[in-house]
Amino acid sequence: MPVSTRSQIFSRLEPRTKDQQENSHMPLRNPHHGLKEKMKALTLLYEQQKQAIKEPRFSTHPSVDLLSSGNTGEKRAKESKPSISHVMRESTLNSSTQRRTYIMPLHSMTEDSKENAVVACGGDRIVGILSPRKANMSSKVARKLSMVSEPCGSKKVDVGELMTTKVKSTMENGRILVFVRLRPVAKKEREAGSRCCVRIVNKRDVYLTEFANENDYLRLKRLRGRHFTFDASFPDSTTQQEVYSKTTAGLVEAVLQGRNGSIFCYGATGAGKTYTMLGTMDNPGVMVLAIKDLFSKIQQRSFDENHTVHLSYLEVYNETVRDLLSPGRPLVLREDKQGIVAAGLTQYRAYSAEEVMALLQQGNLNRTTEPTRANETSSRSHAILQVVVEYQVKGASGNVVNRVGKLSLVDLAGSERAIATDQRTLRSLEGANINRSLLALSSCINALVEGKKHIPYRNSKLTQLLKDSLGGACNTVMIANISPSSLSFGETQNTLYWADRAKEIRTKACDANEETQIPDSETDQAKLLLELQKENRELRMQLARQRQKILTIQAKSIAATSSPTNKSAGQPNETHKLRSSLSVGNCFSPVSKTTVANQTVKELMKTIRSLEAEIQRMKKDHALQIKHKDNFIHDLSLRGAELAEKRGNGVKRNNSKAKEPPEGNLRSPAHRFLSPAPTAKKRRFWDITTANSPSVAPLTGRKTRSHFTTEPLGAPSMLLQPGFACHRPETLKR
Ligand SMILES: Nc1ncnc2c1ncn2[C@@H]1O[C@H](COP(=O)(O)OP(=O)(O)OP(=O)(O)O)[C@@H](O)[C@H]1O
Repeated sequence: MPVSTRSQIFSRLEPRTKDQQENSHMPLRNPHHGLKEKMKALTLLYEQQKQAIKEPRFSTHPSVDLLSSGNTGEKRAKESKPSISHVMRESTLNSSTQRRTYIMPLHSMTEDSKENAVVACGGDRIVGILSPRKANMSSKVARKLSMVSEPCGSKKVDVGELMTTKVKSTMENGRILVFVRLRPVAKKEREAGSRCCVRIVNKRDVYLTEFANENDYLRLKRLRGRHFTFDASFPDSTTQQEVYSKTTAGLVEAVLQGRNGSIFCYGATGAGKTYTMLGTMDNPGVMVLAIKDLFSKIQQRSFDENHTVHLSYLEVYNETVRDLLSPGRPLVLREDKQGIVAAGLTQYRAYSAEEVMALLQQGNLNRTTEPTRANETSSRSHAILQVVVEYQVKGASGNVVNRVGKLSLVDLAGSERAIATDQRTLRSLEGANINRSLLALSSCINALVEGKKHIPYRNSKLTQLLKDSLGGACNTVMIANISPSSLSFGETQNTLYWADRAKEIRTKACDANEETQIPDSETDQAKLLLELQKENRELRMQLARQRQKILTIQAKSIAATSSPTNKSAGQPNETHKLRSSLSVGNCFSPVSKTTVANQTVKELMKTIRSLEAEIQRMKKDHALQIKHKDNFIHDLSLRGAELAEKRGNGVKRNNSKAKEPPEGNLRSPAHRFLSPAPTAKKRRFWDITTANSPSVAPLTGRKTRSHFTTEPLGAPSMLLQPGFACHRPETLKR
């Protein structure tokens, strides 16, 4: 018995319509006919849904387009602005050739499943998430920027124009401006079969796609997306001039207004940092363009053409600072009132942009670059070019204003994995140091974002040098360089993560003359109030510390002035005066008090020394005089004895008359004492022997020849004269 199908049964049971009766001659309907209709209806529904997807609220993740369509993807993505509240789905039936992508609302999934779950739905799977948590964490400003982007279908806004106003306002807010630059795919990467994993939309949004690892069978078809928003993002076709005018031109303007500006490139090795900063001869980079712009503007604005431009160029290599313009010994970093400075760094005065170019070229020749596996001309050091500008302008009221501004341009070494460069070589040591300093940089960024009190700038030389740029009074711009290659996905993700985080750093970029602006919103006002209170507290503490120091100095000076040494100086009145004036504390300022005390002490010491010297001199003089007198007495007694002897022998007197000494010789001791008037011969002898005379030597040179001649009692004793002993009578010799 033939088994009737359901449709046959259906046709038998249901009453036929007129049409059906007319067509009753037709054979029975295909048993699959109903299914086909249903399929048709479903296709229709699907088409409708497809139409709905084309509307702006529902769009595809631009990164998915990358898989199949290289350059056309951006255009398509431009047309369709992705909504962050939807999750993509993609047909993976034959992913290599055929792909359908559509969106399902995000709220239908749990938070975990958004990132991890692979939801089977017919033949389709969820392959990517349009709004990763990171995107939600982006700063308020970033969100504001996203909100101002033109709604689809509305009048197109010029991004450049929008940027200029945004950049200006952001700089005024003191937030770090963060830009992203994508470099073209390198030949090597193409040959290695890498795919493009970055898509830039609206010159601001960056979409990053993670491709599954070919060997990871569990997640073979799985893709993940990341979305970031920056102040501007530059696709690979962007020119150097475009990058300069959107990132650095504003900074140069700020420097000419008398502020400090800083720009640094951050990214993985080979991502295009040096290309952006230095560029090539045909395509000069930001450094070169900024210098040219600076010189041309300064010449236009300078009041008296008496402007100065000073330049320094240094590198941080393996945690040592080196001067690139005059290489030599490593430099030491010191902190002074101007901030962190490299002691002994050459400051060149440049007169033209061409001169700066030449200096830059010379400096770059001295910079440490080595070929690595990732980059043939890899910079192994962080390079910092600093330009200090000083010029005068005429103010609105006709008065001349002096303006000083500093521009720092930093080309960082690339963050890298050891395997990406070389292992077990000097390169790995360099890499470790580069990574360490970049890690220190990320710690500082984290601390600044979290508003911590202590920012660990001292962890590396790089962060010490960037202290001003990150947390000081400075307008700062960061360019994150990324590679489009899927082989560098990890590095690119890392770079974008830190760039996203850096957006939240606020610097204290303001003029010294600028007054605190009162914000409009109550929350900001409350914040400002708290900040000011905190600052006030810190200032009070500083004041208390200073007072304490002054008191200590006062105590020390009092102790010094009342020491026994000073008392012996014999100036009690002055000491007393000083002490009383110090204790009163009204007469002098703290500084003058200590100065006066120190001066008095010094003077007293000086007096003591001179008095002591005088005493010594007098002692010696005394000793000499006593010696002379002794000699004279001795001589006198000898002569007395001689005379007595002569008187005793009266007969002999006349006979011995012929033996008396001749006229002019020492006739009597009294005569010699009162009138030493030595003979010319004698004078000549003393003249000659002054320097070597045994009687002069013990006087330690203090007595000169003139001293002897003018001193009446200082006449040389006859006992000291040579040959005197010969005249001594025999009786005395005994
Ligand atoms: N926007 C770009 N357009 C054309 N070529 C680029 C661009 N960016 C980078 N390149 C090229 O990519 C290569 C690597 O770039 P670069 O040396 O600037 O990388 P890097 O980030 O400075 O690397 P490292 O940190 O190792 O020094 C260079 O050959 C450079 O010419």
